[in-house]
Amino acid sequence: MLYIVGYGEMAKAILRGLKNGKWDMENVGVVGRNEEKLKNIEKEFNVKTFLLDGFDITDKEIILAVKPYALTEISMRIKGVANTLYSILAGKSLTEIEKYIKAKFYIRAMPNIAAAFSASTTAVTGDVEVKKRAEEIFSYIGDVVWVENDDEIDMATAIIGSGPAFLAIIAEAVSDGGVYIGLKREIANKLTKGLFKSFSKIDMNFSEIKDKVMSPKGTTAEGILEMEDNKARGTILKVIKKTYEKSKKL
Ligand SMILES: NC(=O)C1=CN([C@@H]2O[C@H](COP(=O)(O)OP(=O)(O)OC[C@H]3O[C@@H](n4cnc5c(N)ncnc54)[C@H](O)[C@@H]3O)[C@@H](O)[C@H]2O)C=CC1
Ligand SMILES: O=C(O)[C@@H]1CCC=N1
Repeated sequence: MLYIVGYGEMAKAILRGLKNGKWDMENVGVVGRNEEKLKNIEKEFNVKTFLLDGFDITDKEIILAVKPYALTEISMRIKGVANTLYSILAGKSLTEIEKYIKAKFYIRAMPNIAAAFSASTTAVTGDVEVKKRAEEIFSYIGDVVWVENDDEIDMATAIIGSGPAFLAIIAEAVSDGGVYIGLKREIANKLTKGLFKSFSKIDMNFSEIKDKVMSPKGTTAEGILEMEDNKARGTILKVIKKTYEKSKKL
């Protein structure tokens, strides 16, 4: 059995990913505070559910998917020593997690919301004894990248965890731009979605892509001048820096 503590956005995205990947959902348990919410999860995903109060984690594999600030409360409501604790909490280091929840092995992972479509890229670190098992579990929700340490998970959070929200804002702005110059919204949205799909398939370095698209005296060069004039590159760089710094304050 694999247990997930929490039934929020990320927990549900992981459940969807596991289901897509044909994980045996009867061997998944969801643990939470609210009986009604647990009943809904049970119906939606065909999993077993358990109330958090007094839940015994002994020898179990647990994915912790609650709010980072809930760590203290969780530690007071559960009992026992888990086999492996997989934490997806932003900003909570392995050392900190170890203080609150007892387990033989610890893994810290940073997936993203694309887990729901088995398309997350998940950064993972922790005890090498369970590296293979961690890679196996998180491969159900997409690709897995093993990183060196906790700090790299915080850095990955800025790109992988939060990244979909940043790209959503950029995508929305691109589509708005299309509407501004005269496209129907439906077409602008379709083209923008298509752009992201096309981009994900181009197997080249980022600078190579830019060089191949930017023709002398062309349309792209005009757009790039506007981006550079408005410090788009520096702004995005600072977005990543600020997001990383915030994870250190959670
Ligand atoms: N939303 C995202 O895209 C990503 C989120 N994460 C991490 O996943 C975790 C969950 O985030 P979301 O699903 O977005 O949040 P959410 O707000 O959708 O869900 C939070 C869950 O935590 C539970 N919870 C909150 N306080 C609690 C407490 N005191 N005791 C017990 N349970 C409590 C809630 O009942 C809920 O099930 C966070 O630690 C976040 O940093 C990581 C990667 C991506
Ligand atoms: O915004 C947050 O704090 C979480 C962590 C990464 C994505 N969502």
